[in-house]
Amino acid sequence: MLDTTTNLSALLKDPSLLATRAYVNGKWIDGADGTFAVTNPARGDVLAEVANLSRAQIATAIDAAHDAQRLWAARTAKERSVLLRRWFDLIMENQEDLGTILTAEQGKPLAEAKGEIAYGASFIEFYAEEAKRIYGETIPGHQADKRITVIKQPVGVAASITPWNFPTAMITRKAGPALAAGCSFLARPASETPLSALALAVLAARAGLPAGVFNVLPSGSSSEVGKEFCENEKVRKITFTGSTAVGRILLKQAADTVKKCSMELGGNAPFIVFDDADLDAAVEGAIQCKFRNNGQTCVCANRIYVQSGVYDAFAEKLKAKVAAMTVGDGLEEGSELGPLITEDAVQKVRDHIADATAKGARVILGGDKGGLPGTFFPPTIVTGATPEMAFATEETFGPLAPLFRFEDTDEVIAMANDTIFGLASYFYARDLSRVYKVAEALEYGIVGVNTGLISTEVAPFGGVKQSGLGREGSRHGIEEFLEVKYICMSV
Ligand SMILES: NC(=O)C1=CN([C@@H]2O[C@H](COP(=O)(O)OP(=O)(O)OC[C@H]3O[C@@H](n4cnc5c(N)ncnc54)[C@H](OP(=O)(O)O)[C@@H]3O)[C@@H](O)[C@H]2O)C=CC1
Ligand SMILES: O=C(O)CCCC(=O)O
Repeated sequence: MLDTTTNLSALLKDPSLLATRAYVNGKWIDGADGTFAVTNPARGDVLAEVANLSRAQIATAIDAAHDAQRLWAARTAKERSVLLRRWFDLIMENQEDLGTILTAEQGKPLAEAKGEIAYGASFIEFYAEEAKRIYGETIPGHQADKRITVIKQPVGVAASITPWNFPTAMITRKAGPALAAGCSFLARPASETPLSALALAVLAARAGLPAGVFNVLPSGSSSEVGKEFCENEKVRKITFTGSTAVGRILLKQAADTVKKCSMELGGNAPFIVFDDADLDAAVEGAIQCKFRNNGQTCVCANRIYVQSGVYDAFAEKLKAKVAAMTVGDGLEEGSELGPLITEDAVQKVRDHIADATAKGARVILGGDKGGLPGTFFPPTIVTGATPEMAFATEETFGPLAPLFRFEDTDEVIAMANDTIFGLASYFYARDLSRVYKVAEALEYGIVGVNTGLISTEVAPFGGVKQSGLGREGSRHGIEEFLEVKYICMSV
């Protein structure tokens, strides 16, 4: 770790954004299970001690959210919209401070953290607008006296569990549509990154969101919270982002109370470069896609497939650009790649490199810590990657770019689809007929064509196969928080 400590509140223009108690039913409360420490992954120092809620406190919060939901749903869409818009404005007004809090607890460089704040806020803005467009239908009756109407109503209490890699955006992407739909919302942030979530709660309170409508429940024991969310009958919706392993646990647990579930789970994104691609654009796209958040996103390229004719040129160009990237403390000017979140995350990158080199891959950049402290790890590129290597089937979730060689389209489509995952995929090509065919053949919820960045609030984000259930963002995202009711009337 770096030999520095972080006086986080001194770095903030508005230190009151640094909240450490839980936000439940409009009140800031202490945890019955004491506190847990939140650290800066770049420096290793403790940033704050945060309230550790007990399972009983989670149950009490669910009761409050249940009561608040009925009143919230009874408001007009426009009233909900106005409050969400106010929350959005406050988030953007405090972008700098929120970015600083995010970098301190998560590690990503400040510019990237501020980008996440804007991205996260965009979901609140989008769904503030969408709240007013929850339209129903009328259907021609099946008998002469029948009139059929379809209305949409909020599911009820929605509970979220979110990861540390996007501490703000993964909450707002769920809370925005939930609140717009008329659900109340319980956020259980990752134990590594609760401060960004609590800062959102400070601003939700300032925006005037009623007590119990938006709650933030930090807890050191995610499995206990998960059980309470899943087993409590008052929770009607579970929305999760994280690993496929945990998603499976939550789906099983939620089965007994038959809850509506949406799951944004692991990915294993292929990034394909065909020989007719604009190679410089492909290199740019690969860097944006692979090294965003230092490789720690579920849509980061995990396997880079390059056609034989351009393989060596692509590897050289990529190496030259990546070698120039600066690894450093996200709070320091100029850092492009921060630390990894934990020692375990570093170990996984090392394991994947060791496995690959033992099976014949060659490291052309990085490969070991090279004197970097703590959980910093240099961006690494390996050539000669093959399907037998661990990263072919498992998400590395770190700054390792393996380059696979391929000869023809059918071969690369087969390799790209040979995974249990199906979240994001990318390819670079210019031939129009190839572009259509490959986009259709990739078994993924998201396909980036000649771009390495696909995330936006206006598009439906989500995966197929074991990458998840449901979509977030766009008009589709709000449907996850709505039930359809059909009213049959005899006239
Ligand atoms: N799709 C995505 O965006 C993400 C994918 N991943 C993948 O998962 C791997 C492991 O990362 P990790 O952070 O451990 O991901 P996890 O899936 O373990 O964690 C995600 C969230 O789930 C919580 N959680 C963990 N176990 C349970 C449980 N039994 N019941 C309820 N909630 C639970 C975590 O809490 P707590 O913080 O307390 O552990 C965290 O809030 C990564 O290397 C990556 O491959 C990880 C994060 C995001
Ligand atoms: O890794 C994740 O789950 C977060 C997705 C980031 C994005 O929305 O682009």
